[in-house]
Amino acid sequence: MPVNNIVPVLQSADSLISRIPGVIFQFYRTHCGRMHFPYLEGGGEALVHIDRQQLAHDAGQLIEHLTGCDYPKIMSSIERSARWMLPLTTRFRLPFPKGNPHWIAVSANPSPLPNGVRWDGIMMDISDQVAEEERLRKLSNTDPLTGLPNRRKLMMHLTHLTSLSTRHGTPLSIMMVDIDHFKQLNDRWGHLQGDSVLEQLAVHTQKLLRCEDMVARLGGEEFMVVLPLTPLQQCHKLADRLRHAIANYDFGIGTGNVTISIGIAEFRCGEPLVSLIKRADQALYGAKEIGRDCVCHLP
Ligand SMILES: Nc1nc2c(ncn2[C@@H]2O[C@H](COP(=O)(O)OP(=O)(O)OP(=O)(O)O)[C@@H](O)[C@H]2O)c(=O)[nH]1
Repeated sequence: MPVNNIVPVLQSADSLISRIPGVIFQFYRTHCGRMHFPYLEGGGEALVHIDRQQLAHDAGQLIEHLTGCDYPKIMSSIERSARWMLPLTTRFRLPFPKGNPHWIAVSANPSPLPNGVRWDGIMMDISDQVAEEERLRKLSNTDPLTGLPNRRKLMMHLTHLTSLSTRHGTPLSIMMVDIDHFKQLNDRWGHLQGDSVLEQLAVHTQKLLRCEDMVARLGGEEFMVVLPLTPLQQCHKLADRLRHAIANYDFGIGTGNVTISIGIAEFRCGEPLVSLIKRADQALYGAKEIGRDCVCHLP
């Protein structure tokens, strides 16, 4: 109903619904598992391509063809909502004829019916929001200068790996890597050249490793390398190779002007993460003490 004479107001709910950037729906699932959308109306780009007539008759096929793990995820959300009469809140990727799938958010309230459950709800295309979340997640996990994982990401990764190692008894080693006399390097060649050394060191170190290994920047001129399924002896060999490679690499200031010291440690089944890091840190301190450009581990 018009509220004033200046703003044109849509005359009916139907014309309003066709213009909203999403769909409102009723979804019905019988006790024997048949699923369909008796009502599905609205707009929005991603949902333009769905076959509404087909969904009115049978929604099972569309749900079964969802990408990756979305099918089991959405089915368990439906199951949980039906069993406990809780709101259905989930998101899934809807295949799109051109380009990447679109992310769709679903929010619906269940009502019990004699032969099944009916949900009344909305679906919205949230692809832009998901892309923004992904961008922010990357940003919060990445060191901006080198593009390497930062300390935050490293700690999450290490927590996961140490729990796997404890559970399966598999080896895991780490290297604490520190550039020698980096302050002098900055003073002599300038801060920008110092930055460039950090960037090149990141690239070079990654090239020497397997894809399941991780190099992270802890801050300043300090890095950590994480080597899953690697015992200390193998880690030592790799650390030596890395140390040699860096000492013989020309970072744009002549070879031999950048060297690194490395402290290594192997995870002891069940020990706290901090104690593993502390041992590698103490070993690095030892490497600095005995003259730098070397690899050390605690006895
Ligand atoms: N160019 C550049 N320098 C940095 C960055 N972060 C930290 N630094 C510098 O790295 C230097 C680290 O100096 P120190 O901690 O004294 O260590 P060092 O000179 O490498 O000496 P040792 O570790 O004992 O061999 C400091 O001068 C910091 O200003 C960065 O992102 N870029």
